[in-house]
Amino acid sequence: MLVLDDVTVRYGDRAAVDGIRLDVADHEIVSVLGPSGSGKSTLLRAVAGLQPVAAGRVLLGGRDLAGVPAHRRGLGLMFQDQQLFPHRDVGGNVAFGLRMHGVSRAAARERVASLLALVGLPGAERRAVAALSGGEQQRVALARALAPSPQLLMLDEPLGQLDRSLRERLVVELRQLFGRLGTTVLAVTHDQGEAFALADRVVVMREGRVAQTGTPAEVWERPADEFVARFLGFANVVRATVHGDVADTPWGKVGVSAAAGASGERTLLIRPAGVRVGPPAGTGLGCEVVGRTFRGEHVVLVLRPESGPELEASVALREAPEVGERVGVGFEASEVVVLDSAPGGRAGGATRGTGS
Ligand SMILES: Nc1ncnc2c1ncn2[C@@H]1O[C@H](COP(=O)(O)OP(=O)(O)OP(=O)(O)O)[C@@H](O)[C@H]1O
Repeated sequence: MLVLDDVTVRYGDRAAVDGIRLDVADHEIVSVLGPSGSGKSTLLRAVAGLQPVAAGRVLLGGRDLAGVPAHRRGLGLMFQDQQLFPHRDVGGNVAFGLRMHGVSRAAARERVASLLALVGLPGAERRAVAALSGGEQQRVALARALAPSPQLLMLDEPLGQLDRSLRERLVVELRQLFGRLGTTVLAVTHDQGEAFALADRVVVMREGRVAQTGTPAEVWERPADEFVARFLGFANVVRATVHGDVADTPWGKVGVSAAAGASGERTLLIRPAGVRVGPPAGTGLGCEVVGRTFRGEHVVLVLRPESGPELEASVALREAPEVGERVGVGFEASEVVVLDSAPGGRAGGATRGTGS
């Protein structure tokens, strides 16, 4: 459906998007994820025709979009800077694009009614935009973007302004809605939870390039490199020397699976669930608990070892020690991931430990 072929976008002589290749299949939901300034919005704006492409091609349904103006690209846009029209009511906002496309008044009325029902606001046509909650406004904006049945729907931080609980609910609804409609979606967000919940596939960007692409499970299970692992919020990432099924780390020897080709100087990720916390005696790594954050069913501990950098551990609430306590720490090899040898290395090239 959408093909980005080596697309570069520049501001002055700086490339904000730097030779990106990306395919989005029909009916696929792709989330572009990355830190602030990594080029996500620029990428979307280039596809939309709002930012000129300096090199490469953007193809939609096989058609090269070079020279095609934004309003003729067959795209539905829901961008942060495109507010609802405050002087129009809800129905007027949703009908806007339809009237522009020459749809008759009666047909537009019918379509608006069905779209409002679809986004969970049946009968809201006459309501004033100013009298809607933030979540309701987002739904209206979505209905407006969907109204002309775009080939591709593009969302830029679609739920950015909303509070967490509403976002979590809406993202599930959106995914179901797009599935039902068979909508092809390219969405941009800096919120990994939102991207992972919405998408069939995520693309992690770093400084205008693709750091990794894969299904949410693939990227979560096997971050391509240190950058992606840290961006996903993993703290226990260190350089280590791997020999067969053991790695020498700043925290001592850690078991890994004897993954083929993994030996040598590597970057290791130890998931917080793989840091076992027990009594201070015994063979474990002696640590002091210096942080303790309540996360619902589990607690995230920050542990200061006798040597090496601080560690994060995820433990069950009822087993969580208090700040200031001393503990002994062991590692679960099944939660140890050997990343590519250097940050910025081959995307998707991590291998995962097995057994303990
Ligand atoms: N109009 C502009 N003129 C010059 N530089 C720009 C312009 N817009 C963006 N940039 C720069 O291009 C880079 C990418 O910006 P972009 O907005 O695409 O990032 P982003 O990943 O969407 O960030 P955010 O999550 O903060 O929206 C940044 O370094 C930014 O400063």
